[in-house]
Amino acid sequence: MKLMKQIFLFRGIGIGKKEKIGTRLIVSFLVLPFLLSFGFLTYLLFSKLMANIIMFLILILSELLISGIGTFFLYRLLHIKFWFFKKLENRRLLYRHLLENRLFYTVKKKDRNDKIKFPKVYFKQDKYTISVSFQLEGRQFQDKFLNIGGALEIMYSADLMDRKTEKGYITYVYSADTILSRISANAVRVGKQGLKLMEDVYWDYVHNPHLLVAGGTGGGKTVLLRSILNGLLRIGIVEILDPKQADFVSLNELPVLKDRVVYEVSDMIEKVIQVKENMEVRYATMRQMQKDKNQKELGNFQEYDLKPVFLMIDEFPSFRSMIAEDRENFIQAELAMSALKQLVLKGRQAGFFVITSTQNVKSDDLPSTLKDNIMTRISVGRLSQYSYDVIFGEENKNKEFKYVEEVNGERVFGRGYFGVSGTPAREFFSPKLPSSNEFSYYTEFEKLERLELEFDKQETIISVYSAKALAEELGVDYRLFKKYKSEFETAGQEFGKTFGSSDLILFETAIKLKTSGKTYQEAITESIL
Ligand SMILES: Nc1ncnc2c1ncn2[C@@H]1O[C@H](COP(=O)(O)OP(=O)(O)OP(=O)(O)O)[C@@H](O)[C@H]1O
Repeated sequence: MKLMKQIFLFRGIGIGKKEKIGTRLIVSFLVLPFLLSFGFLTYLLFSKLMANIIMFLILILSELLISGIGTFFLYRLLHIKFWFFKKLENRRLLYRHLLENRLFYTVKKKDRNDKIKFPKVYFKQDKYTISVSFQLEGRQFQDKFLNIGGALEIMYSADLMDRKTEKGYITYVYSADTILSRISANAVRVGKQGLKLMEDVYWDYVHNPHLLVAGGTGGGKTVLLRSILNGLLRIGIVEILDPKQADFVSLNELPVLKDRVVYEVSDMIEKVIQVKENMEVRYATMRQMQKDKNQKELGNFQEYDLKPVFLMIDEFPSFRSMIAEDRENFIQAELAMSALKQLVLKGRQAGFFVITSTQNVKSDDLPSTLKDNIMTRISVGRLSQYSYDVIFGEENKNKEFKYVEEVNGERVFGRGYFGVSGTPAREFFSPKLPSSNEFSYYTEFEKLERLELEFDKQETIISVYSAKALAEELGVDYRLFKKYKSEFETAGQEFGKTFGSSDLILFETAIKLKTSGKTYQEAITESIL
């Protein structure tokens, strides 16, 4: 089957001279009814008109003018309203681009005019995307085709979502009419592919863990975070830090979030540390389950039917500066920042995820551990170029991020970009908030059942190890333990002053892999949770 797919890979329909013929045919069809009816009218009035030549000329000119305007109107209408015509128009634009940029071969003909031959360029358009594939295979236009993505992005006023090179072709994928795949804030749910945010956009938190939401003032960040809550509260436990005491405090009244929204410095610090400790207990529980099930490798939280836990921090820079300024809690604040980093580094397998939001990003707003390990990023509203650079990274450095206020003549809110680290960012529309008499987050959340962790923190003893105790537990020499630790640190891991179950599992897996014949580096990379 796979082989058949490779053999009959459908890249789209080739671009060629037929595009020009297609446009001519459409125009001819549209103009024909005008010409026929006016021709008939002129025929009926012919004898009278011959008596007044001026009237005759005025009539002919008016008929031509009306035919021209009418055809133009119908042509535009068809292209705006009907997908088939939109597709034809997009094909024609591509054909014109190739022609005007001389991206074709000239075939010399004896005694006749030279002929034009187009390179292999395929076009495919479906509901939300346009894909254009160009043949490379070392041919004349290879270098040009490798860099044509930006020009097409402008030509189609669409967003480049993906750029794939495979089997001698480069394919650019653009989002088209992205707004059509917008969903309602009331339809945000978690399914197999993750948290659905648009018809074809999911936050797949298991594979692309942690989420950063950035939005300029009034850009729609709060609405988006609340829509995200609407999906996540149904399947997991959400803890919220609202340092500005702005948009989430009122939700603390609801059963589903009772005592789960905090804003005082000491409470926020305590909450982060508590969530990290819960992650440690979860790892210890999972390790036990693994043993009970006689499994060779530790699975992820879903395999043990455990619920995901989300720590949402609204306005991360405010949280960070508030805890840093609080002299009384200095040590605890350090512990909280370290706990947060541990959550981001090790939370995925245990089902612990961090969601942070920020306005425009300034140079030292996000510690690099967070920046590098938060895999999914979303922007809404207007952001500075610097913010786009930080949020969407190297991969998108040549992308033109636009601020769009209106789509199809209507004011839009919550428009921005969605990206997974290391891939091109794509246009995004935050789930649309229905009118206030149809929907309110508060009433929606009021109906939700409160979900709990699988253990009661009061009764669970968490294991805390010193470095020496951990080495002993692992059954390795202390010096060897330090060697592993430094290898982990080189790979970007961070450790607190003491170690927990997550660290125990991390080292245990690495040691097992190393003993099975892998190199240190392989063992370390494969064991990172
Ligand atoms: N997805 C959306 N659908 C419909 N309207 C929206 C959407 N997002 C934002 N809006 C509109 O924009 C307004 C501002 O949005 P929101 O409060 O989320 O902005 P914000 O980025 O959180 O602003 P601030 O940072 O100033 O709090 C909302 O009150 C709403 O009217």
